[in-house]
Order: sequence, then C-alpha cells, then structure tokens
Amino acid sequence: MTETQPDRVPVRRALLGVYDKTGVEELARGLADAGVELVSTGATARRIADAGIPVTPVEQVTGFPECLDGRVKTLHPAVHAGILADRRRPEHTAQLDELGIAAFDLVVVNLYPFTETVASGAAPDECVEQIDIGGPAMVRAAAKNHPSVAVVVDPARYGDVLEAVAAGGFTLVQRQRLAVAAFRHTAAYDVAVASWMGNVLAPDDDSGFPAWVGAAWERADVLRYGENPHQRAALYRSDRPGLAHAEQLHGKQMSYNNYVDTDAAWRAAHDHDDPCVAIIKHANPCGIAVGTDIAAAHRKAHACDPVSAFGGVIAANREVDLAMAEQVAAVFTEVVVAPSFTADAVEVLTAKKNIRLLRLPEAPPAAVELRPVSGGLLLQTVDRIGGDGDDPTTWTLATGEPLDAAGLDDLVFAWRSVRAVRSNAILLSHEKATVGVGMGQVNRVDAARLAVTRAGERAAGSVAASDAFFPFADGLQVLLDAGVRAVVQPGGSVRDEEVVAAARTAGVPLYLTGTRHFAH
Ligand SMILES: NC(=O)c1ncn([C@@H]2O[C@H](COP(=O)(O)O)[C@@H](O)[C@H]2O)c1NC=O
Repeated sequence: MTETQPDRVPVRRALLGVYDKTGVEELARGLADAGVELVSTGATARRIADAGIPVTPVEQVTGFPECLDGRVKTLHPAVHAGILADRRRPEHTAQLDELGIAAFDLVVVNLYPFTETVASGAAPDECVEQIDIGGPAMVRAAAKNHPSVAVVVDPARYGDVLEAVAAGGFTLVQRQRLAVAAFRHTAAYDVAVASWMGNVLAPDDDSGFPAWVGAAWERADVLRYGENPHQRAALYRSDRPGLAHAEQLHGKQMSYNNYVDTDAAWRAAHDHDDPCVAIIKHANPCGIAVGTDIAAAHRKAHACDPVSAFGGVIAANREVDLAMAEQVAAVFTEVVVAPSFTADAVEVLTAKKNIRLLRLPEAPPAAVELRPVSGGLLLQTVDRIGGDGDDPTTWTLATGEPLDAAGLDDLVFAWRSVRAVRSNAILLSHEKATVGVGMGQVNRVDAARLAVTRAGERAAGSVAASDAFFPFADGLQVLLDAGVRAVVQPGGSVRDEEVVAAARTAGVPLYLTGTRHFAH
C-alpha cells in the first residue's frame, strides 16, 4: 500500500450526529461556508436546517427511514462504507463508485448520555435506551479509518475543526490524535455500560464484587517525580470527586508524596464532626485535634508535635480563616487542604511562596478502595468511622469505673483518631488533641513505647486508643505505667483476660469496641 494522498485530507463531506447539540449550529455554518457538504441525523439535521444551513438528512443517504425509536438511524452500508473506505486504496474508491456511495472526510458524533441517565436514578429500561449503538459504531469506524477520516467527539474541539478545514484539512497527526481521543471515548463509554450492567442490572453473584472491573482514568498531570526523585510519576483522575479534582489556589505543583499525605490528612480531618485539623507527615499524623473553631483545632494539633509538624501537610474540615492562616504561616508547611478559605486567609497564605493551597469541596467518600498488588488488584469496602463499633454506647467496659461524659468524649476522640495512624497504632490524647502517637511498629509494645515517649509528661492523665487488640498485657502495661487514665481497644485476643487484669490492677477503665481499625 502506498501513501497516495497528501498529509492533509481536505474536508468535502461531513457527517454530523450529536446528542449534545452545543455549538453544532456554529460548526455547521462554518463547515457550510467552507463548502463542506453536510449530512446529518434526525434532530441534529433539523437543528441545522432550522438555522438555514443546507443539510442532507441521513435517511436520504441510506434510502431508509430512521426506525425503532431511533435505535436504527445510521446503521447502514451507505453510511459505514462512506466512513470506512480507505482512500489510500484505489480499489476502495472504485468500490464506492460502483456502489454509488460518497465518502465522508469528517465525522462529528457525541453519544447518548448513558452515565448521566444512570446517575439520575432512571429505571433500568430508560438506562438501557440510553446505550448508544449507532454513535459508537460511527466513532469507531471513523477512528479506525483515521488515515482517511477525521473524527470529533468533543464539542470543545469544534473551533479546531473549522481551523483545520480552513487550512486545507486535518494532518495525519491530527487525525491520529482525534482517533485516539475517539477510541478512549468509546472505551470509557463501554466501561460505564459494562459496569452498570454487572453491578446494578444483573450482578454476577451476591458477593458485592463484580466478576469484572473496568476503569477509565484520565491523566490530570505529569508530576516532577515519584516517591523518590529517580521515579517518574503522573496523576490520573476518575470521574469520582476527590483529591485528584481539587482546585489548587496557590503554590508549586503538588508532588507525588504531597498527594499521598494530603489524602491521608483529608481523611483524618473528616473522621471528626467538630472543627478538626490533621497534620500529616509520611502518611501518619503528627497531630490531630478538634476545637471550638478551626484555628483552635489547628493550635491544638500543632502543639502535639511541633518538631514533626515542620514541613507537614495540613487538612481542615472547615473553612480556613484568618486566625488559622496566621498560625500556619508561621510554620513551614507543604500543603493546606480545606473545603474553603476566607479571602484574608488566602491573602496571608499566598504570601508564602512554598505553601500549596488546595480547595477540596466535601464529597461523599467512595464505597470501595483499590490497591494494586503485583499481577492484580485488591478491592475492599472503605473503612469508615461511624459504624457500630465507633459508637461508645455499644462499647463494653471490661473493667474500671465508667468515665464521665467529658472523659468518654476524649476517649471517642482518641478512637476516631487512631484510625488515621498506620498499624500497629497507639494514640494518646488529652482534651481532644493528640499528645503522643506511636505508628507503624511491628509489635504493639513498641507502638505503645513510641506513643508514650512522644507524649512525655503529657502521657500521665491522657487517654489511649489502640487500633487493634493487645495480644498480650505488655503493650497495655507500657501505657498503664505511663499513667494513662483510660484505654479503648477492640478486644478479642485469646489473652483478653490477662490484658483486662492488668487494667484492673492499675485501676484504669478499659473499654472494648469489638471493631478494629487497621491501616496499612
Ligand atoms: N441507532 C443509530 O443508528 C444511531 N446513529 C446515531 N445515533 C446517535 O444519535 C444521536 C444523534 O441523533 P439526533 O441527531 O436525532 O439527535 C447521536 O448521539 C448518535 O450517537 C444513533 N442512536 C443510537 O444508537
């Protein structure tokens, strides 16, 4: 096969069939003014004709009426041979001539709004009706035949179309890029249809996990490097809300580690209902606190470990105000993420060159989370705070006197906060602010030692939470020896009796939640 055509393929005949009719009249007018012959489907053709632009209805090309409520409009050889003829092959052109079919140089299609229909809560029949069949067929055909045809699926590209037409047609590289975009578009569309079918319409079984998982991610950014400077990295977005969609108000580009820490900080701050600030370093908290307002919460969180807070990532679950901004500005901070910032807070924080400010609106958390393992992927439902085991009225007091309301509130704070700490995790808090965090240890005794060491004098009189049960009394003993006044843990060890006995001997109330919050 020889390249007999110039790089640019002039646009002489275009096929237009769009569900989203944004900008289609302007496009049609521009094409018609450039001498392009227009062929179009039902409502698109009517829209173009109503604007006084010459257009041939596709039925005139097929010699066949649109039928079955629009299920069949363009599924016809007169359309598809016109799209698929490879104009580099003389035999294709000859066959089109024999068949009396004219070729298309440009196909402009966008698809029925399947995802939006599902999201609207429509009944299954309505969702099924919004599965576009003829549209993807044309898009895929035109994308396959990109050496001869340009395909456009995005109304935002109409300006480029008119530019290319004026320049004498699309170049091969442009047609290739459009083809890539077109196949990505239909692939994402099919993932949405297949996911809905397997997850909602006809689940494979009652496990809650579909037998097939597809995903469509769009690159949002190429990062300077990955976890380390010798690693390359990029950020991809799904269509779910979340950190990857946050608006950066100020500062340098987010790094890979910034994203990881910001995600952890955001989640930690949102495990509490009261105004809360979480300060994260290397995915672990160096301070979490709630306060009467967000500035108070930040003061308390920072006081937990001011040394580690240097270069930290801060998340707030409320608007960041001037008072908090002034406090933050006094400490070198990598990122501040919040649902919003007051104008004066932005003014103070943007005066700091190195800080990154992210506005991330509240959104419901995802139901499941994904973690790649070599050769596969783990899926699990997200560990949420707010289940039965997080409600203190369901806790069992294994030994000791019940805490008063304020003491119990403190213990609930510790319990809700320990979830943000990588296992093995022990967290000490006082008046709803962490005072000592022991994280990421391979045994619970060392986690307890670390928490106590970090708390120093503040350990005495604090309350303690353990993310999982104490397998022996030794870890708990470290806390008791440091003078904690109450402990909460899941319980469930075969040696629970031994553990409870240690608390009893020390006269310290020990609550059992029955729920574990490991974080690896
Ligand atoms: N059935 C077909 O042959 C067919 N051909 C094109 N469509 C879709 O119909 C829409 C355009 O139709 P109209 O111009 O009538 O609004 C586009 O979203 C296009 O993707 C079709 N619809 C559904 O499959």
